[in-house]
Amino acid sequence: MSETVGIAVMGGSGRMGRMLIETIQASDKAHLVGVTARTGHAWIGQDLGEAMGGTRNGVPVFEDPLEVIAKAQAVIDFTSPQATVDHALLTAQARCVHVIGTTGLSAADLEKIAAAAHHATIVRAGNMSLGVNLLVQLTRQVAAALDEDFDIEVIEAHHNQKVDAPSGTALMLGEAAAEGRGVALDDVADRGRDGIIGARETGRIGFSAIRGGDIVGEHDVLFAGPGERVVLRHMATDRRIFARGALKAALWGQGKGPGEFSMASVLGLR
Ligand SMILES: NC(=O)C1=CN([C@@H]2O[C@H](COP(=O)(O)OP(=O)(O)OC[C@H]3O[C@@H](n4cnc5c(N)ncnc54)[C@H](OP(=O)(O)O)[C@@H]3O)[C@@H](O)[C@H]2O)C=CC1
Ligand SMILES: O=C(O)C1=N[C@H](C(=O)O)C[C@H](O)C1
Repeated sequence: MSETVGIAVMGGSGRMGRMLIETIQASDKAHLVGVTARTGHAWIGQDLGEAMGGTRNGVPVFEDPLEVIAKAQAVIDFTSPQATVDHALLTAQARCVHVIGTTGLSAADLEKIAAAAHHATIVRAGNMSLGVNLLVQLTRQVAAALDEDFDIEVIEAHHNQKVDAPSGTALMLGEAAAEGRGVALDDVADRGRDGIIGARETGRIGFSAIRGGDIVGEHDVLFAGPGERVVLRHMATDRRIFARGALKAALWGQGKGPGEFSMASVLGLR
């Protein structure tokens, strides 16, 4: 046990929190030092095993993130933008690895995370799966190969509890397409269409978001050209793919210096 990496999961009761707990507990390379829950949550102060309806496992549930970060070699964080920024200040103080899966981060949030990365090893990605990170590379390549005769649209679908749009993955794909085209995404993104908006402008990158049921996460990058279409697609059917990627990132980050890294680095795709 002592040779495995001690990991804290922030927001342990969430959809991803639960997946991460399961994935870490099944790993022979990591162990769980504790999880956090939001102030007032029923799990706080309980043994995690019992809180989850099973037998005692000796893993504590903390209200104060600092308490668990102080015990951890890596922190895995799929929570909310505000919580993630707060956690980044603490992981910077603790100089530990901080794996960030949270999406919906604003430009100001990203600046604060970049500042924290002067002290902590941060791995951040809007999608931690191998498949999506491969799709990002393919999107960049296809966008570079096709000219503006091909309209680029990113279409994503998620469950009805998702709070942010476009998804973090859609934005990663949009960034990759813009990079392939040699433009800045902020200059060409169309993030919502409604009403009499006129014909599509050449060179734009459009985003559409579907929300419904229990869809785990589906992403298409459509290149619609004259007489033909190319579609790059990823379909997630199990949240474990994100948890496995996050654990991989937490292990990869051990012994690395401070800095902000992507999953492409973790997966050796760059
Ligand atoms: N990068 C990737 O590969 C993936 C990213 N995501 C992203 O991860 C995030 C979480 O998704 P998901 O698990 O579905 O969402 P959930 O809402 O199910 O989980 C979020 C958890 O974080 C908790 N939380 C929020 N704020 C705090 C806080 N201040 N302190 C402690 N806990 C807190 C919530 O508690 P409470 O319920 O009490 O509010 C909840 O338990 C989203 O941004 C999502 O887009 C999701 C999947 C994959
Ligand atoms: O909220 C989710 O569920 C997911 N969020 C990430 C995103 O915003 O892209 C990744 C995945 O698609 C699931």
